Amino acid sequence: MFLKLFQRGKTGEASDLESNEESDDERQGSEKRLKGSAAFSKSHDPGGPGSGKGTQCANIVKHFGYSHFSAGDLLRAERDSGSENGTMIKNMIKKGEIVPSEVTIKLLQRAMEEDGNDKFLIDGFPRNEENRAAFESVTEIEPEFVLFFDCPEEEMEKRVLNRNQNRDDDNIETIRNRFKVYMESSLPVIEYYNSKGKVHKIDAAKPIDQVFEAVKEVFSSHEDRMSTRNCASISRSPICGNETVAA
Ligand SMILES: Nc1ncnc2c1ncn2[C@@H]1O[C@H](COP(=O)(O)OP(=O)(O)OP(=O)(O)O)[C@@H](O)[C@H]1O
Ligand SMILES: Nc1ccn([C@@H]2O[C@H](COP(=O)(O)O)[C@@H](O)[C@H]2O)c(=O)n1
Repeated sequence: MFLKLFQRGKTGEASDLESNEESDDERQGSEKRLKGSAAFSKSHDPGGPGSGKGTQCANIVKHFGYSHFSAGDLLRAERDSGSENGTMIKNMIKKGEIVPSEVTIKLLQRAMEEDGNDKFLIDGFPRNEENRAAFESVTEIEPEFVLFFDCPEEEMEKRVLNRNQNRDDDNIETIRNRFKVYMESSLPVIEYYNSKGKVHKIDAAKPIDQVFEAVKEVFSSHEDRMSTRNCASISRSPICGNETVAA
């Protein structure tokens, strides 16, 4: 089966992000190879700044009982905690640059360990190839699926500039750099997961409730697949995050 994805550019034109999507059988096989286990539930949530990732994660938490770990929120909390990395994180966020992976991964690992919930999703991670490779190597976790929030830049810019959360990076200069970093560093990670048949494109330009309808379909179909595989329990689910479960 072929999946064709589009990333809308500034003017709204679509460019190809085309790949083979694995069949269910192939996918199940690769999941089994991944951890030698029968079932996984984990999702990634990449999308451009302001595409509505955080908003939809809150809905997923309420509706599906997942825990939500936002890499950006964890970094902001670490910045404000007076830690030795605080100044570096503050400078990177202010410029819209990506914090070194070891810092972000430690924060994610700690949050995942402290959380008792077996199902979780990670928001805004991985932002680049280094994030992805380091996370997978340290945790031995790969996402079962990836939600790609597709939204034109003009719309994301408007949303961010109207967000009103007093964020250092919600200004026109930083947001333009974040778009550049996103195109250069984050899109290749989506292409990587797309080549593994893990990406679900969501039209994030629609109103919030319509976006959530599309998100719900993806999560529902994954939960159905899990239950038809007769899982005893559902594994951890970060963007990634997973522990193996008994079938
Ligand atoms: N579908 C939507 N339509 C209109 N506004 C939206 C939609 N989704 C989110 N918003 C609004 O846009 C702003 C940005 O949303 P949100 O913080 O969820 O984005 P994000 O992708 O998590 O951003 P970032 O990566 O910068 O943290 C918020 O003010 C939110 O209320
Ligand atoms: N994996 C990540 C995620 C975020 N950052 C930094 O935080 C900023 C805000 O992130 P949001 O997810 O809340 O939009 C982002 O621009 C980066 O500076 C990061 O370094 N690595």
